[in-house]
Amino acid sequence: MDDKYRLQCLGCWLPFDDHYTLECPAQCTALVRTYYRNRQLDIKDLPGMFRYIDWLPVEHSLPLDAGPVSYRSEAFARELGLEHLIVTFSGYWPERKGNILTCSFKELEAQPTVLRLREKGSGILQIASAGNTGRAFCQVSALTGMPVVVVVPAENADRLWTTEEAGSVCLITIEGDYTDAIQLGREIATIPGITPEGGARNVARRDGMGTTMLDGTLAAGRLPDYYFQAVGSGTGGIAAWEAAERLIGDGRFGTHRPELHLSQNVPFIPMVRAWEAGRDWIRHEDMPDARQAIAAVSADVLTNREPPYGVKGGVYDALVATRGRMYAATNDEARSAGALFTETEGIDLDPAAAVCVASLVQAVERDTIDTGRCVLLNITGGGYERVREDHEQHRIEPFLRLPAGASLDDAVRHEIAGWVASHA
Ligand SMILES: Cc1ncc(COP(=O)(O)O)c(C=O)c1O
Repeated sequence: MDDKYRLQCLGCWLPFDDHYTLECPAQCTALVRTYYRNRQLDIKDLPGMFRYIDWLPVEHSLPLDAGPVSYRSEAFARELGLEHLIVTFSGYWPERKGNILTCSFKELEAQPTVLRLREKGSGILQIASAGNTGRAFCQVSALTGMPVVVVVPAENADRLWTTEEAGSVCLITIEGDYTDAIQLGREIATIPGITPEGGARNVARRDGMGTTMLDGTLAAGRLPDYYFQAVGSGTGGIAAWEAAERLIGDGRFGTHRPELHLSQNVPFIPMVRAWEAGRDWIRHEDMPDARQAIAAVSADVLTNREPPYGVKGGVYDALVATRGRMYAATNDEARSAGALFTETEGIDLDPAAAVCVASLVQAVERDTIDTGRCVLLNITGGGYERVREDHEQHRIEPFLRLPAGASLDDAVRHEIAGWVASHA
């Protein structure tokens, strides 16, 4: 392999070059994975997440000092009786050098995705989001000038802010939930000049999120035995599995695959139900009264109705390969576990991260893990209160507000196409 990396389909194993390719050229439905020439990870003297550029599908870095930070927990670990707990934190926490100003690990997806498109693709990126992903892409747009089209549920529009003025964001809101935003986003991506970001099919997104596993492993000095994360699409879980495979291939961090312990927020728990039933597909019955269930959770970023669960190389395969587990945490459990974390460690959490902490509490209470072994707790978001003290927040105003069930009529298409033309 002469290039830094190649892509390979996990269904038919066809290898191919990257042209911001999201799907197997042979039309397989399986996920495509990155295979890097450097099998040993060489940490580079670059800011933020780009210290892991060896295993990111980009040639260049961005001058942004925003990446995951990891440390060995003492106070919270003591509360739970855990001997070796590594916290990997993606958010704002200056005392621990956490400098992701949009406060979630979604910025780890956004940075390499924007770069990968610039290097290997063309067009203007389109992203659908429940809020956190959109905010992360708006921030990277504000810092790089790369234009983005972001679709979010109308009631989450206030989550779209940046710490620098963003002049190149086309924000579209729709009355509905996250999956409605994803569906509208798919239609918008058919407008010429717009490139879909790709979700779990985007290797930059997965390898970017995988830096949490790299960072946590380096802090532990070895691959952890257990990896805990809250999931909506599960892309971060897939990414953690893939990063662990690379670390095993590296040869310096052990040969044991960390078990994936993934969590969702009751009552919206489709992947928990499918997994517990031993199925590699999600049925309609796994998400009864989906809209009410989604409205009832405290962590609505975990409410994807179409996660890449059964696809080859997806969440189900990741759970099987790692002998993983799924957990369901109620709002109350998340609130009290999150409060305990904040009290002992000293930082506020995203509600999704609180769900993850609750799953770790459950694991200890139910003896599903050995408390003497090494746990990586992926705190995927936090520091919202801290960042407000230190940084200005600029709200993004919607370019278009669409009603429930809206699809793209000619007038709306025309307006978006006009925006694209003026920002291409
Ligand atoms: C803070 C936070 N944690 C976890 C997740 C779940 O990530 P995924 O949808 O990739 O599973 C999200 C999704 O937006 C998030 O914002």
